[in-house]
Amino acid sequence: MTTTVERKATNVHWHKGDVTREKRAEILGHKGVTLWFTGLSGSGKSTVAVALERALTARGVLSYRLDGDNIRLGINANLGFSAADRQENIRRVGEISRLFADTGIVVLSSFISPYREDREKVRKMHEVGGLPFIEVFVDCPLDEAESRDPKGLYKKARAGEIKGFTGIDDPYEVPTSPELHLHTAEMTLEQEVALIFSTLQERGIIPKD
Ligand SMILES: Nc1ncnc2c1ncn2[C@@H]1O[C@H](COP(=O)(O)OS(=O)(=O)O)[C@@H](OP(=O)(O)O)[C@H]1O
Ligand SMILES: Nc1ncnc2c1ncn2[C@@H]1O[C@H](COP(=O)(O)OP(=O)(O)O)[C@@H](O)[C@H]1O
Repeated sequence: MTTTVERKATNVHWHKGDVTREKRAEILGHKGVTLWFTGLSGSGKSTVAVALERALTARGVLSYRLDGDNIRLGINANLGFSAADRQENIRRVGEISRLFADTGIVVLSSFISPYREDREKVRKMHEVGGLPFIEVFVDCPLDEAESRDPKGLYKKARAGEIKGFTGIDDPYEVPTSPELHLHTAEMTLEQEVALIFSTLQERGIIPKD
């Protein structure tokens, strides 16, 4: 098992068990995967993940949401929004996603994850472990996200009350080849959920109806 940071601990060795990923998938009736929702604040990452979680649950598929705000209230409470802290945030949640996906869960990870390199590292850590990883670009023009402003954060950023806000005075690097591209200013939530659902079915991750 590999990691994406230099490991400080020495004399540690991977301990292999004898229950396989395939056996866990057999118990659940579907495979594990990480769906990685990336996009600006207000683009719709959480809204899509919540609706998808509801649809998956209704069909008996075990899913779990990891959401930027929630994770930052707990395990990543010691991280802020500097480039280094965002990088560590994504590294940790990438590792958590990978572990959950390995259990067989459909993981719905919603993080701005503004840096391409950090997202690519998360993709890599899944790929080396033989786990499916689906990057979902939740794409919404900045002016539309700003007009939605569900938490009033753009208003605060424009007023200078929040410094280093993504899209205002902090970067967002758009994905170059995401598996899925949702244009949330043009698509309905139902269309977005249906597209992701059918992708999971076509890839053999969850059963067809
Ligand atoms: N400076 C700054 N920039 C961007 N976002 C900010 C900032 N300060 C607070 N928030 C709130 O934190 C949420 C983003 O957390 P993430 O963990 O997804 O960010 S990151 O991936 O590490 O960039 C983000 O949630 P979403 O709006 O759901 O994206 C905001 O609610
Ligand atoms: N097609 C759509 N898909 C997702 N969200 C949409 C869509 N159209 C409008 N919205 C609205 O945009 C806002 C997105 O907010 P949120 O999901 O919190 O974004 P994020 O998690 O990316 O910060 C919500 O108020 C949601 O109702």
